[in-house]
Amino acid sequence: MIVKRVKTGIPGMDEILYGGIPERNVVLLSGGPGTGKTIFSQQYLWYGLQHGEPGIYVALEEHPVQVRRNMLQFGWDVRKYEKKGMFAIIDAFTGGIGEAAKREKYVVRDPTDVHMLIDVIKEAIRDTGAKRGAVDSVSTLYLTKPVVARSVVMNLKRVLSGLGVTSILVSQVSATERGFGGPGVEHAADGIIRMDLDEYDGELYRSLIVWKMRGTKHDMRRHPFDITDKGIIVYYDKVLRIRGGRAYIEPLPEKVVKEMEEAAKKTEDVFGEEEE
Ligand SMILES: Nc1ncnc2c1ncn2[C@@H]1O[C@H](COP(=O)(O)OP(=O)(O)OP(=O)(O)O)[C@@H](O)[C@H]1O
Repeated sequence: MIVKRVKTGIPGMDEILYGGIPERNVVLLSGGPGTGKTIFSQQYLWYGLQHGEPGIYVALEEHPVQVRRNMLQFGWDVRKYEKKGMFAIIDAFTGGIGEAAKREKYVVRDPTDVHMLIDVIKEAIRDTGAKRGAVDSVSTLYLTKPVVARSVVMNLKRVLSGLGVTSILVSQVSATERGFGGPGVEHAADGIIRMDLDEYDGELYRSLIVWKMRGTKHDMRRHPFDITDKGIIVYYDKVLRIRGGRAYIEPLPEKVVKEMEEAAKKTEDVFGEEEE
C-alpha cells in the first residue's frame, strides 16, 4: 500500500522523512525557546498554500496581527490567501479583546475552553477545506493543568485527523529538558520532531531529529539546520556529532544520502500521478 504523504516543503526535511509526513498524522514539534518551531510550522503551511492546499494556523501565543507580520518577514504574505478563503488564522490569544481582534473572523472567546476552541477549529477547517494545520502552541492549553494534556491532544487529534488534516502541534519544553512535552502527549502523537539549540564550545548549534513518525521509515540521525530570511533549511546530508564537548558537522555517506533523495523524489511522482 502506498502511504499518502504531505510534503513539508522545508528544504531537506522531506528527505529525512523519506518523502513527507504520512497523511492525517498529528506531529508533535517539540523544542526549547527560540529553536524555530513557529517558523517551521508556518513554513509548512506556506508551502501548502503555494501548492493549492488550504491550511489553518491556531494562534495561542501571539496576536494574529503579529503572526501575519512575522510571516511576512520571510516573504510569506498570507493575507491574500485569507481573502480567498484558503487560509485561516484562529485567534485563541486575544479572547476577542481589542480593536484589532474585532476584525478577526475566527476568534475563540474563551481560549481556556478547549471545546470552544475545537468548535472554532472545525468551522475554520470546513470553511477553508484545510489539508494542513498548525497549533502554536499546544502546551499553552495545558500549562496550568498537566493532567488534561493527553485528553486535549486526543481531542485535537480526533478533529484534525478526522477531518483529513495533517497537522503540527508545537510543544514547548524547557531548554534543558530531554522530553517532548509529557508522556500522555508523546504517546498520543503520531510523530515527534525535536528541534534543538545547544551551546558547544562557546557557540550555538541548531539541529533536529525525527524521534518517531508512524507510517513511514525516517532517518534516525541528528541533522544540523539553519534559519535564514527565507525560512528553515535542513542539512539532510549532514549529521551533528558531539565528541568531547565539541560539535562536529560531518557529511553522511553518499549511499545514505541517495536513498533519502530517491524516497523524497518518489513522493513527488505519486502526487504527480494522482493530479492527472
Ligand atoms: N530572518 C531570520 N534569519 C535568521 N534567523 C532568524 C530570523 N528570524 C528569526 N530567526 C531566528 O529564529 C528564532 C525564533 O524562532 P521561532 O519563533 O520559530 O522559535 P520557537 O521555537 O517558536 O520559540 P518559542 O518557543 O520561544 O516561541 C529567533 O530566536 C532567531 O534566532
